[in-house]
Amino acid sequence: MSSKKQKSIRDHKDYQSEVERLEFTKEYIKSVLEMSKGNKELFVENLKEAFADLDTSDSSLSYMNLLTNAQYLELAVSELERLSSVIGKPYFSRINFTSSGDTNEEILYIGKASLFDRVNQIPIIVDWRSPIANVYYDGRLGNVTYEAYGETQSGYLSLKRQYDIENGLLKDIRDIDLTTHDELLQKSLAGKADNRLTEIVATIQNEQNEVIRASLKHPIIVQGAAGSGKTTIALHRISYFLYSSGYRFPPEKLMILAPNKLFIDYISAVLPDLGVNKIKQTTYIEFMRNCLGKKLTLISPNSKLMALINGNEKSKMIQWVSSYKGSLDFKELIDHYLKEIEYNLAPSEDFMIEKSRLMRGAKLKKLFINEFQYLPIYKRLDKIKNLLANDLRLKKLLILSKLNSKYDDALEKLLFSSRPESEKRKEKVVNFMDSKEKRISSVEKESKVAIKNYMAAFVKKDIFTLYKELMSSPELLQKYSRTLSEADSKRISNYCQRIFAKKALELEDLAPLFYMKAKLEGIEEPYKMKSIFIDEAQDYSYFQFAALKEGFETDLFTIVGDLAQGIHSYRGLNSWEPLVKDIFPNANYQTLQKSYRTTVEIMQLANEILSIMDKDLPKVEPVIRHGDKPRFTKIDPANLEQIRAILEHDIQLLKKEELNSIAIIGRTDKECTRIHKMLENSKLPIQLLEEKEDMKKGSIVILPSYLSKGLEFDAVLILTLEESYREEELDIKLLYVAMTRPMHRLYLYASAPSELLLNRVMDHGTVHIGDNRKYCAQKDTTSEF
Ligand SMILES: Nc1ncnc2c1ncn2[C@@H]1O[C@H](COP(=O)(O)OP(=O)(O)OP(=O)(O)O)[C@@H](O)[C@H]1O
Repeated sequence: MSSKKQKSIRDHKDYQSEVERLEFTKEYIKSVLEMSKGNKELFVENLKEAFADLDTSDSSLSYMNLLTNAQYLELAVSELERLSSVIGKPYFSRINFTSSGDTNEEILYIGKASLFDRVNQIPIIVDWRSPIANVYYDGRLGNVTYEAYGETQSGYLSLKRQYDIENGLLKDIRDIDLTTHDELLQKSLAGKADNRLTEIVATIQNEQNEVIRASLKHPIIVQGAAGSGKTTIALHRISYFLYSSGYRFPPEKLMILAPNKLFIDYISAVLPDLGVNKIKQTTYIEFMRNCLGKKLTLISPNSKLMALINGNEKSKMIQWVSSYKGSLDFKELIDHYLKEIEYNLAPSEDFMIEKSRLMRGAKLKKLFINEFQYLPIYKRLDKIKNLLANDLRLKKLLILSKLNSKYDDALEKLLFSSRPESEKRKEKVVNFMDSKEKRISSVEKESKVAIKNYMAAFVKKDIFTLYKELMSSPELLQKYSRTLSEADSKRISNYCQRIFAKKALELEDLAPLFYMKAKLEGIEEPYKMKSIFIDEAQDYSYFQFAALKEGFETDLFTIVGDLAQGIHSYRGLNSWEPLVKDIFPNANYQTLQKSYRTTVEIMQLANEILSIMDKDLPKVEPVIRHGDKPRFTKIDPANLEQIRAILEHDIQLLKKEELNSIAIIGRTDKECTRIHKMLENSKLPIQLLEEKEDMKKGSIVILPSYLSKGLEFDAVLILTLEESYREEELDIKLLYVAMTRPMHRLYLYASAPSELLLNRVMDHGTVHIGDNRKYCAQKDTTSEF
């Protein structure tokens, strides 16, 4: 820190008291940590004793003792972890607040974990997720309100103060008014990307705060521009959720669905910081693979995307079928199919034992269709089976006793009505006894197999078999659909048959399979999530959302995405409206138009590229942070050596500026392989990134545009060797995604500006033309436009 700044912080009127407060807080944390360590040791000892007691006696008291000590130990450990992680920076801000009707001004320090005075319970640090902390994010100085436990509280906010604390030392104090509000944000945005997302609790903006704290009892759908903080705030919302509603269910019941493994790696570092590391983090495909419980061979969605990028007749077909399979029309078709399966499985025969009817078929049918409707269809059969078993157990005795008394009565009548010595009478009695024995034995015998025999009529077909039967048959498709023409049905079934012949499925088949599993078998408990967070939601189809909602039987979804980055929009999602209208009618819908990632200059170019597309997409507003204009350098694709020299030179300069996280983005996998080959012998630490890989620290990564989605780098170099971007929606979106990845620098390389669609925006002066003469000893390829 400069001496000028040192001086200015010491000049602050409260400097001394703030330093003392910080020292007091650190000391207090240390004493609590000491106590927790002591507690931990004590509980470990107690646990050992409780275990020993269990060996000698199995009284429930020693078992309770064991459980209690295990719980205390867990609490002590989590307290230790929580406080150890914040001791270097116990809080980041402070508010002075006077509740309405009160004269006492409260001074509240806000941090990532709460801490209370053990004696008087006065807060020493208030958690950023607590209701009162909302005032810091939401309120201007003056009269403010906040919600706590369903009630609106009001008061007067007289001070908002931010701190820079590093390694336990106070580095800066800023009192927030309208003019200084942005300083901390600017400082944090000017930082460097480290291939990892970070927490932003100190600088959450008002519009973001609204998303984080939006009602947890309702779904929320957020359309947010590139870099508007969607991923970051989705993670902060999880943290808020666990703090405010965590008692409702354990973190294992919360799930983040991320687009790929790379992305999970990218977000994973921030999760412990936010105290949410125990939640399930997975990709849609991985989740489905586990939940559907079968080894699935999937046609790679990326190879499909590649086929679409390369665009030919086949790709039109792929696009059409994918979009149909993601539609709510297709869901309706599956619903009709399931209805028929349900009706075919509904019992209609009477349940009989010997000659007695135990339950009418009509009654069983009613139970199956109406009463047990809340259960998945196959589970209803299990229920019917149990019901019949119970009924049989009770009624069997009744049948037997009825039989006994019927024969006994008849025998008695016979004995009274005829002469004892008559041969005929003797014969009749013997026949009676025989018949009685036969019928009783028949009841006994039949009751052993009656249920098995009755249930044998209901075959629970495997969902994969059912699905394949449906999709391979144009007749069935036609039968259950209201919208498909005969020709369409044929096209779909031909397409599916080709895939099934390879013993494979495609991503679009997972939603209907999951949906059918939910309706027929039910989703098993370990996979039944209670709250779901979906990032890059623009890449999901309507059917995917509907299937997830019905399968989990909850609408507690946090859905964040950006239609402008919808490179998988062929699957169906082109607007949020049907999602809100037809699938999540209770949802709150919010938009975030401000972008925090990149500079004004880079965002301006990205916006212009986006507007080439004839779509009504809102312009992104960058947070005012200036940087270099994006730079275009003309290259000669025939001269790979020269291109390598240019890239090496630029990367060295970026590194000198400590812009260390650098990506080279190519249009497709193929183009990236070419780039990698070209740079193979370079001295730079190059990594050709694959979807399942982690980014190696310090390496320059080469990755295709579609894979860069969601990620962020200090600098991005977009390079075209053999593949140019065409003026089509998919290519424009891919280019837009790539252009919105850098925080600080964007360099573009191509044989001509038109290869990167820059010819369409060149006149606007948003791109700086790089001088590449210095690299061109043999050939002059200076760019001129
Ligand atoms: N309030 C904030 N304070 C500081 N940094 C912020 C804030 N909001 C967002 N950022 C930063 O902006 C960058 C972009 O955030 P994030 O990746 O969450 O955006 P996104 O909307 O998911 O982007 P994209 O759709 O392009 O993937 C991150 O570096 C994040 O830390």
